[in-house]
Amino acid sequence: MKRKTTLTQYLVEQQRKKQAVSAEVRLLIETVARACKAIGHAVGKGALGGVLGSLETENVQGEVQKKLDVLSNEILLEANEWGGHLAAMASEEMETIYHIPNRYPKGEYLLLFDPLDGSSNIDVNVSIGTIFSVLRAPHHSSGRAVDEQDFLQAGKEQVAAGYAVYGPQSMLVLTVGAGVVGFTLDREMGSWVLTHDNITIPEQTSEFAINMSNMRHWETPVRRYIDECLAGKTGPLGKDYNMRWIASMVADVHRILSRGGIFMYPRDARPSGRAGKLRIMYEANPMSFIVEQAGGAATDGARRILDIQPEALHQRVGVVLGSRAEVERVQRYHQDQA
Ligand SMILES: O=P(O)(O)OC[C@H]1O[C@](O)(COP(=O)(O)O)[C@@H](O)[C@@H]1O
Ligand SMILES: [Mg+2]
Ligand SMILES: [Mg+2]
Repeated sequence: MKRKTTLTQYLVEQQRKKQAVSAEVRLLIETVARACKAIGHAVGKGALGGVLGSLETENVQGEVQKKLDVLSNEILLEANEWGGHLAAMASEEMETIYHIPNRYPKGEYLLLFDPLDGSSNIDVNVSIGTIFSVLRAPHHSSGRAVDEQDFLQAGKEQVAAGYAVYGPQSMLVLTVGAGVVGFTLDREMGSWVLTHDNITIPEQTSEFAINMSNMRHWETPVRRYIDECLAGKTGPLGKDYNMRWIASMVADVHRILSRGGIFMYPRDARPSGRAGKLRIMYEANPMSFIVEQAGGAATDGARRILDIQPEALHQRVGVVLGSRAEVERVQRYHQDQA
């Protein structure tokens, strides 16, 4: 019988044989993965665990917080603060950065996360997830602690990124900059087992994902592309397209990593949509890193997402990612328009 490779074994191999991760990053990813296991466990309890429903609070972006948003955030903070690998953390659910308390040793990395992605799907038992990103903490010779500015690094500086999706199976998808791999949670053993050892996104697709209810607000290049998809075989793209929209970015991106496709949450003409909906530091950057490592592409229309210099921790951005040929087409339509 073939022996199973666990997340730990995979990371040890990346560290020892390929020098793709440092010991600190390996331990950091293992800690995040343990936290994702705990979040997945809470998700799985649903109404039985009293974790469904909303709180009275709003996060920094003015969104009503679900109980699971807050619980997941706490699980990630608690799991990672004492490990000694981090200088600080930042989360979609917290206004500013989280310094590692003085009672714990500090490390050289920054961890950023969307603790619970797909909040609108929590209470209806549809796949949701956790997204994370790892950056290096700049070294300050003065010895001063890191600040918010230190987090504002372009996505191409990421050391690792990943997501967990809590669906019919819990899966962890990871890149340390050497391709993309996927682990499935063995619920009996409690370990993440390597099940997808080289995830690649087909270059072409005939499946798109976009929230069509926003159509009247879209900019011309997006409208042109979707019109052409809808025109099908007899239209300019010469094939029939299918549409999917789960409304959990993790689940939509996971489908694209599994069988190709294009995912779009573009900026649009609404005052609230001008900068896009998704957040660059917690959603767009880690997902773009994963998608590029799997052979796909990611753009905001004008620029490669990983090249964008962020200016604020909670900055939003338009997102078009997935199968390379389709993403490049959408990018071309934006250039034609410029
Ligand atoms: O409800 P909409 O407008 O279709 O938005 C769906 C998008 O919003 C998100 O849920 C935003 O993430 P959060 O749930 O972490 O706020 C994405 O996962 C998803 O792609
Ligand atoms: Mg999210
Ligand atoms: Mg979230």
